[in-house]
Amino acid sequence: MAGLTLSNVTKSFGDFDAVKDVSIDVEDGEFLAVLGPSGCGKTTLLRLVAGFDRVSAGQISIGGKIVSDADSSMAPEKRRVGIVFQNYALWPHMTVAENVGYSLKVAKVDKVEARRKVDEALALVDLTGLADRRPANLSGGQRQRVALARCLVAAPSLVLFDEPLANLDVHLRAAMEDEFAAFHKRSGTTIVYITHDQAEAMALADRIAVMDKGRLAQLASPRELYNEPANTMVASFIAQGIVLPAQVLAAEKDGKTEVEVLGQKVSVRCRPGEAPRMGANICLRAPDLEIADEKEPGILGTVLRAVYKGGAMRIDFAPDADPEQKISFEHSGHAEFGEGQKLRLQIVSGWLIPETEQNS
Ligand SMILES: Nc1ncnc2c1ncn2[C@@H]1O[C@H](COP(=O)(O)OP(=O)(O)OP(=O)(O)O)[C@@H](O)[C@H]1O
Repeated sequence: MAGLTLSNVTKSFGDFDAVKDVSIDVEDGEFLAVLGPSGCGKTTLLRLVAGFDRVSAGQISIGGKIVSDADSSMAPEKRRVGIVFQNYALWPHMTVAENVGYSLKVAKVDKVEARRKVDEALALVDLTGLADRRPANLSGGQRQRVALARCLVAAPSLVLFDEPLANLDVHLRAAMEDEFAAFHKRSGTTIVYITHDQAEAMALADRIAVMDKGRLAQLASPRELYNEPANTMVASFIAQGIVLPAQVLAAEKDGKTEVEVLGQKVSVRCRPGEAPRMGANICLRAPDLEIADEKEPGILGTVLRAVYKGGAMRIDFAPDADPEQKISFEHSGHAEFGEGQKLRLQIVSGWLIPETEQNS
C-alpha cells in the first residue's frame, strides 16, 4: 500500500476552478473521506488522483512518486489505483471468482497464480465461500463486495471509493459501512472515500477532508470537525451546526473565552491565543442549548414552528433581540411546544469559530 500526497492541486475548466489549491497528505493505510455538498469538487479530485484528468497546477504523488504535475501525467493503468464506483457492473454469466479474476485472465496471468490472487481478494472482502455463485444469487451488499474484490485483485497501491453506497437502501448502507470498516482493518489498504453523506464519513474515516467550492475547508478527525470547526462553512455543514454572530469579550484562558451573543454573556471553548474582537461567530451543537425556566437567564424569543420527530422536537426559534437570527434545534425532552409560544433559551457551551478569510 502507499500514501497519497496532493500539493497545491488546482483543476480549472476554462476560467472556473473546480479544485483550487488543495493540499492533502494521506498516510499509508489511512482511511480518508472527502466530504462536501454537491458541486464542491469531490469527483474532480478523484478523477485527478485516478489519472482520468490532468492537474492545471500543483502535484500529486502516490507512494512518494510523482504521478501528476502541470507538465506530465502518468496513465491511469500505471498508477495502480483501484476504484469502486457507485454503479458497479458485474458480468451476470460469470461466477464470482470469474468476475474477480477477469483482469488477470486478460493479462494472461498463470492459472494457479490467478486463482491464488482471486482467493486472497475474496478473503479480504469476506466472500470466501461464494466463489462459484453467480451475481444474480447474491445480495446487493455481496455484489458490492465482489466489485471491491475485483479491484483488489490487481493489488492496487490505493483504493478510491466513489459514493459506493449511494444506491443502496438505508439498512444495507449501515451493514456495508460495517463491512468497509472491517475490510479496512483487515487489509490496511489506503482508502480515499468520496461521499456527500456525513454520517457515512464520520462512521468510517480516520480523517475527513471537507471541500467547499473547490477548496479544502478543513482536514481533521470526525471528532475535531464536530467539536472544533475551522470556519462557518464546516460549522453549519457538519451536523447542521447553529452559527451565531458574537463578540469576543476576553482573552483566551485554559481553552475558553467569554463572548456576548444575542445580549447574553456565555463562556465558550476556543483556540489558544484568541483575543477580544467584534464580528466573530460561534458554533452551537444540540447539547449546547437548553430550554431555561422563566426565572433563569437566557435568550427570550418565540417558537416559529415545532415539528415532532419521534423522540425529539425540531424547533425553529426567533430571538426577541434579533428575530431575523432564526435558531433551529432539536429538543429531546418530553415537553410539547407550539407555534407562537414564548421560550427562554440558554446557551450552556459552544465553540468560537477561528477568524479566517472564509468567514469574513
Ligand atoms: N468537464 C467539466 N467542465 C466544466 N466544468 C466541470 C467539469 N467537470 C466538473 N465541472 C464543474 O466543477 C464543479 C465540481 O464538480 P464535481 O463533479 O467535482 O463536484 P462533486 O462535488 O463531485 O459534485 P456531486 O456530489 O454533485 O457529484 C461543478 O461546478 C461542475 O459543474
